[in-house]
Amino acid sequence: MTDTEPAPAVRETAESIATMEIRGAATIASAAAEALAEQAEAAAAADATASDPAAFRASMRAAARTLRETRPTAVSLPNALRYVLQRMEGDSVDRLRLSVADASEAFVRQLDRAQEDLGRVGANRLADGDTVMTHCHSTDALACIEAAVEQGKSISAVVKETRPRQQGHITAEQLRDAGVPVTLIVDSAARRYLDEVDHVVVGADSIAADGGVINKIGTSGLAVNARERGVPIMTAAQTIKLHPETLTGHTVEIEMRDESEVIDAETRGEIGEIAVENPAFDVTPPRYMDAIVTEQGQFPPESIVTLMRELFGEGAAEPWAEP
Ligand SMILES: O=P(O)(O)OC[C@H]1O[C@H](OP(=O)(O)O)[C@H](O)[C@@H]1O
Repeated sequence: MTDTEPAPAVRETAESIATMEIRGAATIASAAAEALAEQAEAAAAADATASDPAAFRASMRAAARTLRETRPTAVSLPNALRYVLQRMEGDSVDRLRLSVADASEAFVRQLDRAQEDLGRVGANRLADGDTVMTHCHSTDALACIEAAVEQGKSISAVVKETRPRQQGHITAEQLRDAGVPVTLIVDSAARRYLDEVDHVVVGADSIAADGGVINKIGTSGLAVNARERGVPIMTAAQTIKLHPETLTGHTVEIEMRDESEVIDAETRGEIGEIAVENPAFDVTPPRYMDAIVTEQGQFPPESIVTLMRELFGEGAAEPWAEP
């Protein structure tokens, strides 16, 4: 490891996030915070950084940049890096290392607590006997359904498989394990099944200042259909999903993933010159979303900007940037 080269543990985490072995906005955030603690540990032991606080800090910024560059859409990732780096303090490497370890632990603890609190808030929107429809796999959305079940409500679920990676299967298995009767459907069957559904519950990778919800591709079409069928839809999103850069008018980058997630190599050979695109996320305009459920309560999407200003001020720092 040179003074700015990330530790192997950081490179492994970055690789796992990029390949989606580690995925889901909240899970990515805790993995990133933990990777920074591992970087601090490694930098405190490496010749180039062990006795040089400035070099130690530079190595932490470099590690954060490596993690930041893995996937562009879920803001929980830069928000996690910000949380830890902004709490890095001390004039010795040992103090710096300790402050990073403490911040990383505190961040992961807060994330877990926030999800529990959010689950209880979201569960209040669900009634005994409800059928919910889900899209993709969101631990925040699942927390709401599981909390409703824990409150003694009987809930069943229609689960969209969510092409191309079929993360709906993970949701289906987790709900089944929580005792929720599950029906798995293909994405294009969603409108047909909305007539049998009382509530749509989705997660979010980022929430924009105007209340736009950035979530797995297909969410916006589902939301429009839900509105047309008169089915309420909520997004479960811890405040770590609020995107501070959108407070100053920036848009959220939508990740374009490889076509191999959509077609296999044989099909590619057969279809020749046909272009394939694979956007991972879309934006649901606030008018199609009934509520954003956070650990700090539930909000009409248009009012989320007030909470964002309270939490972030007018914008976002980039503590990983070169000074
Ligand atoms: O934080 P939690 O609620 O677990 O997940 C939030 C969102 O993260 C996922 O993205 P991906 O699977 O990483 O592309 C899904 O879009 C999901 O709704």
